[in-house]
Amino acid sequence: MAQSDVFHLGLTNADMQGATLAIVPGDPERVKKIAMLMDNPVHLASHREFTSWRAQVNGKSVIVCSTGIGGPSTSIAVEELAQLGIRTFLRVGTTGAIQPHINVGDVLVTTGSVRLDGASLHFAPMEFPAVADFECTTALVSAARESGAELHVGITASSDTFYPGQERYDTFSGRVVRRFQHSMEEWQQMGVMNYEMESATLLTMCASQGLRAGMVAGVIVNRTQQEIPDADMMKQTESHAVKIVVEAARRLV
Ligand SMILES: O=P(O)(O)O[C@H]1O[C@H](CO)[C@@H](O)[C@H]1O
Ligand SMILES: O=c1cc[nH]c(=O)[nH]1
Repeated sequence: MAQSDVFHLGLTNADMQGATLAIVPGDPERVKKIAMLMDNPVHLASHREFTSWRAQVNGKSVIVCSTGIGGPSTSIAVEELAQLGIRTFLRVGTTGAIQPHINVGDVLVTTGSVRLDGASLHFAPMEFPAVADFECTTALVSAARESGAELHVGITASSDTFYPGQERYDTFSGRVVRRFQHSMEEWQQMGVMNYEMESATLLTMCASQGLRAGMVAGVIVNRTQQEIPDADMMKQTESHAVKIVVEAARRLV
C-alpha cells in the first residue's frame, strides 16, 4: 500500500484521480452504499471513522468519505480532503425533526445551521454564519424535488452532543445543563427544522475558506412524537437521501 499523503484518511493524491467533489456521510457504513450508486466504485481506505471510496458520475471521479459523528472528526475529513483537491462537499445524514409538521421519511435540505458545536469556532468566530453554498443547495433541492421527496428547506440546529445539546432528558442522569433547558422550544419557535451533529462545522469551515458545501438529511425521528427510530423506516429514509445526494453530485461535477 502506498504511503498516505494525509495524516488520517489513508488517501494519496493518486487515489483522487482529479476528484474535486466529495460526498460526506457521517456513518462509515453509508459510504459503500453511496459509491455503489455511481459508476466504477472502488474502496480506497478505512481508518478509524474514515472510510473512503471513489466512484464516477458523468465520467468524473467523486470521493465518498465518512466523517464520523460530530464536528472534530468532520473537520479532519474536510481538511484532509481539501488538501487532496476537494472543493465541493455534500453531506448526507440522518436527522431528528423538531417541527410537528415534518414527518419521518421526509427530506431536509439545510440552508444554514445554528452553531451548537465547538469545532466551527476553530475556523471562524461565532458572528460568522454557518451557511450552505447556493449552488450546492440548489442542486440538492432540485434533486430532492425530482425524487418526489416530501422536502423541507431551512435551518438546522447542529450540536456537538446528541443528548444534552439536543435537549434529551431520557438519559442516564436525566439532567440537561441550564444552557440547553427549553432550547428545543426556542428553536421550534424560530422555525428551526431539525437536529444533527456535523453541519455547523462543515458549513462554517467551507463558507469561511472558499469551499462549497451543502447538506441533505433524511428524517428518522420526530422529537415531538418519538425518540427511537423504526429500523426499517430508517433504512428506507437513508436510502432516499443517498439517492438525492448522488443526483445532486451529478449536477455539480
Ligand atoms: O447519520 P449521520 O450522518 O451520522 O448523522 C446523524 O446521526 C448521528 C447521530 O446518531 C450524527 O452524526 C448525526 O448528525
Ligand atoms: O435526533 C437525531 C437523529 C439523528 N441524528 C441526530 O443528531 N439527532
